[in-house]
Amino acid sequence: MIEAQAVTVRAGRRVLLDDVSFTAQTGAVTGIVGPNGSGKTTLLRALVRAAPLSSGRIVLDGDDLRIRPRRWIARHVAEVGQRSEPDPSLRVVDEVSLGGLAEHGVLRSGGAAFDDRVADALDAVELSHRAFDRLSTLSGGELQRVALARALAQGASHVLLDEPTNHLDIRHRLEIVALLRRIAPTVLIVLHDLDLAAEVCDHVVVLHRGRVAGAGRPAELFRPPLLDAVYDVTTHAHPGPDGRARLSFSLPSPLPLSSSHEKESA
Ligand SMILES: Nc1ncnc2c1ncn2[C@@H]1O[C@H](COP(=O)(O)OP(=O)(O)OP(=O)(O)O)[C@@H](O)[C@H]1O
Repeated sequence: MIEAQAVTVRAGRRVLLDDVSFTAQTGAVTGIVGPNGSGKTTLLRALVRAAPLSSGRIVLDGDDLRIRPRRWIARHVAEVGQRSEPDPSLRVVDEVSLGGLAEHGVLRSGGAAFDDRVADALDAVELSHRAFDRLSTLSGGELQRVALARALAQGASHVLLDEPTNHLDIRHRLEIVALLRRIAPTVLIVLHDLDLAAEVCDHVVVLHRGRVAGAGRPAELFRPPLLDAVYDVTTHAHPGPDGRARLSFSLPSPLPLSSSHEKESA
């Protein structure tokens, strides 16, 4: 379980996160959504102590992060993020094996049990056949799956994912979505696609300008008044074939450019 309690993060005089509180429960997938620049990545960075808190605290399964060494955090929290830039000269299997670094250190191997974990992780993301290829030869989507395999190999109790389906085709996206529930007991995922968030998340936190604009079950939260205000759009909800509403969006009013263009052509 991850608890953010009144978390505030500043960069100079700028407030990036303002009094943010939420709980990501064990056994659940919790989504973080919000417009560009609303603080989602900053929040993930705060959760691994990469962004220092000005005030508030973050608690992981009852442990206050401030009093835990970074190595402890690395063992308990895996990141799959936009920020990770692996060495392109590494082989796929080596990058995935780095998932064991915090557990058994640089100089020791994790033994046969860990090798099996690496092999299982590669299998889960369908990259066993590329195990000995250099990362430089992989596509964006394949690299994303390598990052996920590394998190799986790490076996951390908490996994933080920043837009993990960005470069994935439809099939691999579905596979990653199916994997989410068994990747770790506590999963926190940043997503831009609200339909996907509604599909995969049990609970969602909506950030807006560094503050929590709403939190709850996606079906209750993803409704016009909140989404219109947060994204500055007009939200339309359509009943989906499975009973779950699908969302579409339009601009709240015609753009000034289009109205002047219409006048000119009239
Ligand atoms: N070190 C920093 N110094 C100053 N401003 C920063 C710093 N880091 C982030 N910001 C600003 O804080 C805001 C939140 O950034 P963040 O990357 O957390 O947003 P986000 O919600 O992840 O955005 P996106 O959806 O575009 O990825 C942005 O306006 C960003 O420019």
